[in-house]
Amino acid sequence: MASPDVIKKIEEGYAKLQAAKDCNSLLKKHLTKKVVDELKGKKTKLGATLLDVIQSGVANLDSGVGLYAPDAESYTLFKPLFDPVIQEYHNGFAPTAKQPATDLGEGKTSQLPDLDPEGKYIQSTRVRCGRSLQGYPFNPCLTEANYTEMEAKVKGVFEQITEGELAGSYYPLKGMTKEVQNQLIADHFLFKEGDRFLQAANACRFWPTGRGIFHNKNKTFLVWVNEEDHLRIISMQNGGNVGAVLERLIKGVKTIEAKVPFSRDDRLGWLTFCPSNLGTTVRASVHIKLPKTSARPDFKKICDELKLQIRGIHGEHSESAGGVYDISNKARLGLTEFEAVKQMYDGVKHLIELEKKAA
Ligand SMILES: Nc1ncnc2c1ncn2[C@@H]1O[C@H](COP(=O)(O)OP(=O)(O)OP(=O)(O)O)[C@@H](O)[C@H]1O
Repeated sequence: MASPDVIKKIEEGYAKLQAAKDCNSLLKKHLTKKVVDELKGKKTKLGATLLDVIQSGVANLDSGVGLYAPDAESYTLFKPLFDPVIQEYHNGFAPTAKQPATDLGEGKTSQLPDLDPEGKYIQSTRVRCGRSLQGYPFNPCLTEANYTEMEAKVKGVFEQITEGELAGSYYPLKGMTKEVQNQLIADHFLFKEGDRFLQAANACRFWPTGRGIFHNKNKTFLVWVNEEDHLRIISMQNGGNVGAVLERLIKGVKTIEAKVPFSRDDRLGWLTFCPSNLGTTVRASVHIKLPKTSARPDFKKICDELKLQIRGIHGEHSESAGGVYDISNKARLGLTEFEAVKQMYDGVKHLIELEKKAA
């Protein structure tokens, strides 16, 4: 059972969300009194409570989603809260729905030719996916020793990637100079530090222990270690050649997967810390300039209808700069990896057509 102190904090969190008129998070919408009463006393085997699930969204009233799973069991134990959030975020993925089998798009990348061969709109393309190492919970339940052990484990895997385009080096955050770290962040290669949403979710403990980045020489294949998820596997390059970016990601995922087992749930697919990333865990994005289309008052609506998400130039919770937007697939659950990338591909293709027509 959760302690009386934790239960009190959950009730206070609920009251705070209800009183916050400007809060539009999925957490606020789906954390009803009934759900609170049903779940406030529960605890997972690793000791996670509803407070661990909701605390980031309670601290950050401007959250879009607002909840995280401290461990895999939370998705089941706190189902009455997670299920409606998952359903609303992932295009209606029902509590009875099941994630399809993995299809990264092997042999199909030629269906994704360069979206912008003349280089007029797209600055760069990136496809990332998340993975959790089997046998470890997510950030709030990890010990300092877990972080060190996990880092050593994946470092060992990186050291075996010695040939071809993927070969590179691992750079732990511990010992990295601020100058190098800030440059990697500014160039869109490395995760930010001090993310208030993750901090409030208790995801940044023992920082920078166990955190780091692997990348190849050209910084086109990268792996983030122990930021939001255990691993974030990333492929990126300048221009709009989505097929080439996906091809490299497939190669990378398969190489790593062959050496280390990941947690997958029969219903929810690949497991991640944030419910918005479940399933494929794929976010395929372009950095794109669409001056005419993005100035339209209905730009967000157009993107919503195309199942696209708009972010700023420095990622989630950042603003656009110089008219450049980060446009990606929104849903990651209830479709295959290839379909998630294709959703971004088709949507961005349509946006470019609109831009051309407006010229
Ligand atoms: N198409 C792209 N080209 C270049 N950089 C990109 C592209 N898409 C995203 N990035 C960069 O990747 C970094 C991480 O972005 P962001 O945190 O929004 O996304 P994410 O890695 O998908 O994770 P999350 O959704 O958990 O935040 C940022 O620096 C962002 O600018």
